[in-house]
Amino acid sequence: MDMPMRVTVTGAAGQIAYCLLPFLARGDVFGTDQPIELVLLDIEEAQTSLRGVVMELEDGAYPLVSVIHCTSNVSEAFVDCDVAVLLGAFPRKLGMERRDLLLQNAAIFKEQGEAIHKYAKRSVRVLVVGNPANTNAAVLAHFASAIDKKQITALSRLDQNRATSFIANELKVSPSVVKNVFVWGNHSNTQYPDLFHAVTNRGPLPDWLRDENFLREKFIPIIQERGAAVIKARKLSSAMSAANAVADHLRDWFAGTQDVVNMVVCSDGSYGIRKGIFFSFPCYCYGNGTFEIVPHFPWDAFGDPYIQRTKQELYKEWDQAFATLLPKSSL
Ligand SMILES: NC(=O)c1ccc[n+]([C@@H]2O[C@H](COP(=O)([O-])OP(=O)(O)OC[C@H]3O[C@@H](n4cnc5c(N)ncnc54)[C@H](O)[C@@H]3O)[C@@H](O)[C@H]2O)c1
Repeated sequence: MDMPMRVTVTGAAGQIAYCLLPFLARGDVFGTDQPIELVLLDIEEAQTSLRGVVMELEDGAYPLVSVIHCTSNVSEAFVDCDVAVLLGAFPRKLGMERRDLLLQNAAIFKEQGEAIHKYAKRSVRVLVVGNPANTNAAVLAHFASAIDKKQITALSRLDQNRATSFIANELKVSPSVVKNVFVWGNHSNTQYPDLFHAVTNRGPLPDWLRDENFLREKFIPIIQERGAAVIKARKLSSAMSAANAVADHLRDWFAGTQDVVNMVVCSDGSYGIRKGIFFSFPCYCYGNGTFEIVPHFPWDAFGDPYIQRTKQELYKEWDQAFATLLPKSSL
């Protein structure tokens, strides 16, 4: 058995955590030889509910879980942290503007970034899930300046899984044979699901799946609005599929994968995206929490307006978030 890995999960009393914790505890993410110490952070008002989650984890009698620690203290949560899975975020309330949501969450991710900077291991790997995930990750990366930005990612795998599964259903094949379906940009309804490089084990996609009307009228809006469709049907947001995507993201990032996967990562200028912006790119994962943006999947002319739109939305979010967080002189 390896040394225990200290995994901090925030928003641990929430619905994604409830679906995710069994994946972590069973070894489905970090491997069945990897013991873990779970540190569960949630706000003070959620501590009673969190205690119930801990009881259920205990009742699971998971051999790999060596310690479970609950807290509402942000500094305590990140002490010696190896992996941080940041699900906790301020929820969007009825009538709330996206900008207000952005600013509420920017303050949360600033505080968590500072705590990670001070208390986590320098080798920590961070996955941001709480929305608006891309900009929360950018804020966190700024305030966790001791941590290499390549160690901080956000989740777009749910969008990639949705798009891949949609195509597999259309073709009546297993999602495992559909490759190179990408979702670019922001985890919002401006994201650009892109089939230009998609293939199956039988070769390129048939023409009817590449037809511009089909893409414009059906495929793209269905994927962009999938989260809202789940909320409409379930009266709750995606949790099972989100937890599954978090597990996929972490497992691939740590174990490596042959496939190209979507991750929201800090732009190094690739594809003309401004440096520092957290953008969903196609990535190769090499294992042990390393990845590289794959440079050779340019979008076509059809995709360009979609990319411009999602890119501009992220630039605006960045400006709004940092205008309130940073002194004017440093902007
Ligand atoms: N990136 C993605 O693909 C994706 C997909 C689905 C959901 N999400 C987002 O993930 C987040 C979690 O979703 P959920 O369904 O579990 O929500 P939820 O409301 O069920 O749980 C959120 C939890 O976070 C806690 N929380 C709030 N503020 C906190 C803080 N400052 N510190 C620690 N914990 C805090 C809440 O008390 C709650 O227990 C939401 O922001 C949601 O929009 C992202």
